[in-house]
Amino acid sequence: MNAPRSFTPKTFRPEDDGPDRPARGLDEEALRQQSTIYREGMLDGKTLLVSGAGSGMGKAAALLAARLGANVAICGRDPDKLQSTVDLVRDEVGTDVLAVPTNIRDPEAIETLIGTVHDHFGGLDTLVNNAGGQFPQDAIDFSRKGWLAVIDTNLNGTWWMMQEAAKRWRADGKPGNIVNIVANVERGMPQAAHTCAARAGVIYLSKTLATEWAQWNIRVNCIGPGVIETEGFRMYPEEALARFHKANPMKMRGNAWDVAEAIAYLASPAARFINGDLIIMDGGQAQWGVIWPAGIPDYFREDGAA
Ligand SMILES: CCCCCCCCCCC/C=C/C(=O)SCCNC(=O)CCNC(=O)[C@H](O)C(C)(C)COP(=O)(O)OP(=O)(O)OC[C@H]1O[C@@H](n2cnc3c(N)ncnc32)[C@H](O)[C@@H]1OP(=O)(O)O
Ligand SMILES: NC(=O)C1=CN([C@@H]2O[C@H](COP(=O)(O)OP(=O)(O)OC[C@H]3O[C@@H](n4cnc5c(N)ncnc54)[C@H](OP(=O)(O)O)[C@@H]3O)[C@@H](O)[C@H]2O)C=CC1
Repeated sequence: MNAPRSFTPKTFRPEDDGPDRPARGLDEEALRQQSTIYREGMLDGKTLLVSGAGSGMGKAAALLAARLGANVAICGRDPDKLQSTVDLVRDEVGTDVLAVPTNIRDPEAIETLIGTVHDHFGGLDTLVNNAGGQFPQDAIDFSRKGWLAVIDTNLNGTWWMMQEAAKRWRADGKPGNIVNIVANVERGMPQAAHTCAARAGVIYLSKTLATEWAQWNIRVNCIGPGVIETEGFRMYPEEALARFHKANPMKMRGNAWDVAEAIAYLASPAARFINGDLIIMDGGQAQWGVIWPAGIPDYFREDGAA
């Protein structure tokens, strides 16, 4: 039997690459410049709740929904990040976003959140479960706390949000719409096993609920982004970021606006017959490449290192 090969990558903390890393993702100026194919007023009278909307895709989705006429509520843990979205929308669109700082791992806080949105806007039309994240690491080195943090955020947190929203829709006899932001996990993703487990859970939870909850006119769909350049890239080493786009045959990164437009579509009447589906938005990554977000282990290097 071959001797075990040495694996170089271990653990990466965002501070390991120093304090002067370039900013990633669309900044506020870039967000303001984005155009949309959708017509003005497309989401008039609709209310959206977007989690994780203090940065990245959630912030872009909140801005686009507000531009299209929706009432927008947002949540996330960091009140300052949420405030930046509130300020951006007020400045750009002229409307007030309802920000409710909430940790989605806390089901009681979610009960309060959903109640607050209903009280404030008189209902909720679309719940966008975007809050989430993970860190890159070889699975064999996951600490128990790290594993639990990723599962609790991405699987449990998303579930508490779905269940609470659906309870209100059922009680009120109102239709509902859920959009879960997951990831493209169908081939697995080395060094992201925790999030693959959680996201696969959300995808199949969503497919199941799409059937169970159809009797109450609640639709449930997922969007699986590939490499989307956002503030969240700070979780990955510069060495890996330089390779990320090579994991799809288009050799490019998507941006937060790409995902925001897919969310707006699923929130619109045009998507009324889409239920239980997963929209993959990854430039073809699923058919092509592997990322190794914590660095390529020697065993898999093509330069003959092992
Ligand atoms: C989605 C699939 C892609 C997976 C990656 C593959 C790369 C694909 C290409 C790019 C795709 C990018 C996908 C993205 O999702 S971009 C980023 C989205 N945003 C984020 O991920 C940021 C949010 N992440 C987090 O907040 C944390 O990672 C976490 C989810 C764990 C939140 O936990 P918590 O708030 O509790 O945070 P803590 O810092 O207290 O950590 C808790 C314990 O978790 C362990 N941990 C945390 N960070 C690391 C690390 N860098 N390496 C190893 N272990 C880590 C650790 O045990 C923490 O506890 P201690 O600090 O007490 O030890
Ligand atoms: N960027 C990419 O390439 C990909 C991203 N994704 C997923 O898409 C979603 C958006 O990511 P992206 O915009 O890139 O990254 P960001 O890190 O910018 O956004 C994630 C947001 O989630 C919020 N969040 C994290 N944990 C919690 C929690 N426990 N409770 C409430 N809010 C929380 C964060 O806010 P705060 O810290 O204030 O709570 C943050 O604003 C995430 O689920 C991400 O994992 C999936 C595939 C690819």
